[in-house]
Amino acid sequence: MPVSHPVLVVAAALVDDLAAPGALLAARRRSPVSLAGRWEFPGGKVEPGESPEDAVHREIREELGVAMELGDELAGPDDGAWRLSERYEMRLWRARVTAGEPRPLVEHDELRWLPRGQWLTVPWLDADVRIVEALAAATDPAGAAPRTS
Ligand SMILES: Nc1nc2c([nH]c(=O)n2[C@H]2C[C@H](O)[C@@H](COP(=O)(O)OP(=O)(O)OP(=O)(O)O)O2)c(=O)[nH]1
Repeated sequence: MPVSHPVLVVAAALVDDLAAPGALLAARRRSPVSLAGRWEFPGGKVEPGESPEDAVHREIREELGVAMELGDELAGPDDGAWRLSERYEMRLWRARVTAGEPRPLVEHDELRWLPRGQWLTVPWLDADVRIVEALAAATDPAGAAPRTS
């Protein structure tokens, strides 16, 4: 059997300020049961015929009800992407809300703006931990500071 290419997931690292990120938006999944209660970057799968950039705008509009502008991509080690599992890989862009207030409309039951220095204080999906660490390190080493308690 040929090895199938992983499914591409696109997501946004929404920050309050693209030039000097302080707060990062984390979203808590409500489903499936295996992932419920864990935190992630809002986003989802690219649909056939859709560009990754169009897909991330669509997913954020559907999931959070806001418009956004994309900043730089946080390139991962797997041909520029982040391998999440055997099945999925993800591309992630820094982004900023340009219209609306994010609300957990579909996939999530809670949203939280994590202040800089506290980006790792929620239980992210396993595959996301190294990505949050890389985002924090690329943004400002203070963002990766561990819990002090
Ligand atoms: N959106 C998103 N998915 C992630 C992240 N980290 C991670 O492992 N995943 C996994 C969880 C899912 O198994 C997989 C696909 O994401 P998804 O379920 O959000 O995609 P989707 O909204 O298009 O899903 P669906 O409703 O079509 O089923 O990627 C992340 O930070 N954001």
